[in-house]
Formats: sequence, C-alpha cells, structure tokens
Amino acid sequence: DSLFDDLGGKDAIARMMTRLVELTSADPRTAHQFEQTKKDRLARLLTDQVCELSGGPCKYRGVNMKKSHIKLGITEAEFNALVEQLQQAMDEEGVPFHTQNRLLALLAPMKRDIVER
Ligand code: HEM
Repeated sequence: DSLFDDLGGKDAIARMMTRLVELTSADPRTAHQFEQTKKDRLARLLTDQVCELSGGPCKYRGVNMKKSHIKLGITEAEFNALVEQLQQAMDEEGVPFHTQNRLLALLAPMKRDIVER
C-alpha cells in the first residue's frame, strides 16, 4: 500500500492539515509565526504537498520550502514544536505510529531549508 492510502487518503490528509494549522496557530511556541497567515490557503497547500509526497494524485503548486520560509527566522525548537503538532493531528485521526513515522521521514530532510542557521 502507498503511504497515501495508509494515511487515509485525501480527505483524512485534508482534515489533518486543517487541524495542524489550527494547532500551530494556537500553540504559543509557534503562533507568532502565523499571525499574518491565511489559514485556509496554508491548509490547502499542505494537503497538496503531503498528498503528492505520500504518492497520492495531487500536485503541490506552492512556493518551495526554502523560499517560503526564508526570513521567518524559524528555530529548531519551533520546527520540533510543529512536528509534535503534526503527530497530535495524526494521533487524533487514528494514524498508526509506524505510518506517522513514514511521513515524518519524508518531511525531515526539509528541515535544512526551513530552519535558519
Ligand atoms: C516539515 C515542516 C514544514 C512544512 C512541510 C511546511 C510547509 C509549508 C508550506 C507548504 C507552506 C506554503 C508555501 C506557499 O505559500 O506557497 C508554508 C508556509 C509557511 N510556513 Fe511552513 N512548513 C514547515 C515548517 C514550518 C515551521 C516550523 C514554521 C514556523 C513555526 C513554518 C511557518 C510557515 C509560515 C509562517 C508560512 C507562510 C504562510 C503564509 O503565506 O502566510 N513552517 N509552509
């Protein structure tokens, strides 16, 4: 099975990304980064990105990770907080631990483009 199917398909991914954006915007560790952000748009872009990345029938048409996060001054602590929030969103959706880790492994290499050094 593809990771896309194991995550529950497009609807499940969309629910998780909507929840992730909700959590990042509410958590004091990350909320300050998202004050100007259009939440619906970000959730849609994240859904397409995770759908495509996991082998689903989607195409991410947003800005690349380096360009979209440059100048935000994102710290490693903020990155780790977002990973925790994503794990919570996946827990709430009932995604098994092993499947969660498969997605996290695909996202991990993006860290070097997102965190400011
Ligand atoms: C693996 C981790 C991450 C992924 C996959 C990711 C993905 C994305 C995507 C797809 C966009 C939309 C780009 C576009 O506008 O075309 C975006 C924008 C953004 N991300 Fe991330 N991101 C990650 C980590 C983070 C972290 C840790 C923070 C800060 C705590 C962050 C803050 C932002 C902000 C502020 C924007 C701009 C939203 C806007 O347009 O207002 N991201 N991210």
